[in-house]
Amino acid sequence: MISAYTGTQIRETEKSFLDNGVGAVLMQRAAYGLANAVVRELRGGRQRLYGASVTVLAGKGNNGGDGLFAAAMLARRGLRTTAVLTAGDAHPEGLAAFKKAGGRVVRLTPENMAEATAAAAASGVVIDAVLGTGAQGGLRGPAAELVEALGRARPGLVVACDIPSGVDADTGEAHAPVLRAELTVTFGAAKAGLLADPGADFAGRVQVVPIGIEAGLPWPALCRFEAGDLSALLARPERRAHKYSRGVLGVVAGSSAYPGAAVLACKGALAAGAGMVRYLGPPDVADLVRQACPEIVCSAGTVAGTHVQAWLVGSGLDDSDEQQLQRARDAADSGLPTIADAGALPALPDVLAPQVILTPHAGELASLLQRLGVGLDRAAVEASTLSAVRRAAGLTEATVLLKGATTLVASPFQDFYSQAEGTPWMATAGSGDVLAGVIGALLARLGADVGHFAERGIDPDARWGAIAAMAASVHGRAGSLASAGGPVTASAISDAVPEVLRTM
Ligand SMILES: NC(=O)C1=CN([C@@H]2O[C@H](COP(=O)(O)OP(=O)(O)OC[C@H]3O[C@@H](n4cnc5c(N)ncnc54)[C@H](OP(=O)(O)O)[C@@H]3O)[C@@H](O)[C@H]2O)[C@@H](O)CC1
Ligand SMILES: [K+]
Repeated sequence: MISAYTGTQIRETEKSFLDNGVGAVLMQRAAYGLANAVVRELRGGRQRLYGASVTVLAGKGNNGGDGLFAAAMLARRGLRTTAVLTAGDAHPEGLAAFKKAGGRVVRLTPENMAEATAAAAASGVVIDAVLGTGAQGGLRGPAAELVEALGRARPGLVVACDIPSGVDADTGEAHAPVLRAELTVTFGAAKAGLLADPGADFAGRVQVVPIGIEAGLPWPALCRFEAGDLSALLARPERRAHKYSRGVLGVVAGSSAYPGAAVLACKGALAAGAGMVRYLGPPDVADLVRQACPEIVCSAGTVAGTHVQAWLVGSGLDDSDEQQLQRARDAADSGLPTIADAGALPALPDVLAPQVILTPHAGELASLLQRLGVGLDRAAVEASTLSAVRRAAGLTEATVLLKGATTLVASPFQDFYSQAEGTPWMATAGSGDVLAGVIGALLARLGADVGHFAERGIDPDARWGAIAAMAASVHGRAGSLASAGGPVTASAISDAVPEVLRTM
């Protein structure tokens, strides 16, 4: 599992080391990890190290210190290094080491702005070490001007030191201008802002360099499941399993206008291993569901009269179909775990419960927050995804999964997950219905199994968020597998889910 922390958590952890006088040692480890990462990138791109050019943009704090020490190490390996000091001042020991290694120093002024920009744009690698976890807001003054111009000039490989300057380490909010990195080398542990959009957009690949503070880190602010976690959490059926023990999911989805959503949600649930799916809805949609998936038991019954372990409601619902909306409300009120998607979101009460998982995209989350009296529009949600999803979970008391390039999950108990295994090709109609189906299957199978999570180190209260994150990961992996770098349909994503589960 990748554990991510706020800048404050990291600084507090470092404090005891600084008090013990080992701050310089931590900085050397950070710089060494950064320099090595640059070397690996150059070698990976089959470039010669000797004579390759590197420009470090160095601010006046410790982030600049990391960058200068790393550049000094690179200079000693024969790279042509330039340091652009964006604040005039610089970390004294870092600057001394850099000069001693033979690096060239440019103190940024309005007069040499054009020259410094051109030099940075022409170099093979740019290290962004202007601001790190000690930043207050975004880049200002000459540093901002330089980064803006450099962004337009499309420099070579950009490597961010700890975090792209201008990205908030706690929230992932980006204060423009931010230089988009291909790689972020981050120290001690990942920062939460690197795993939430838009910060994740600017960070590129994230590499964590251990510096010796790890044992002192607190409970993470944000987690990301990796393949090994999924293998442990996605238990295979027991030898004497039967369809009821594998989880029965009730589905309230689809309408005459959007019958396909019901089919895709049901397909997603079957693909993710539901023991049985019971569909409730209009006869014309039920006919289509039966034709597409003969395994599914369809009826026009009520929620109370249907025996299931979890509910999936909302995909493709029509806001004029009062009978379906009432079923969705009954399911959310049943006390059973419920995934509520799309059409159900506006129909449910404002305050729900942790076992209800809401799955809005940014626009739907903005509408949800507006109904709850928070004046955020879609752009504001996209600019601050982690804060928005945290707020929604707090206000609704439900678990909220925000769909996007990075999927975020927040529970009302303040557990946060981030998954990003998907591909932009998955932004296609019906993809969310399949995700709802996968969540539904996992809820039906694992929702009641408190011991399963406790044995694997997950607090029982945190299991709703964990299930949503597991499903997002499976869905993202299935999409990437089916896409293989090209267009993909929602049906193909669903078809790839069993293969993903097999490899887990
Ligand atoms: N602590 C450790 O042991 C280790 C720390 N490590 C490294 O240190 C980094 C944190 O370093 P840091 O705390 O010095 O802060 P940093 O991010 O460099 O910037 C703050 C400086 O910039 C200034 N400033 C602030 N906002 C600004 C703005 N918007 N625009 C312009 N200037 C602004 C502010 O000055 P002020 O304005 O307060 O006078 C201050 O001087 C961390 O990310 C990691 O890379 C690693 O080496 C491991 C060991
Ligand atoms: K930085």
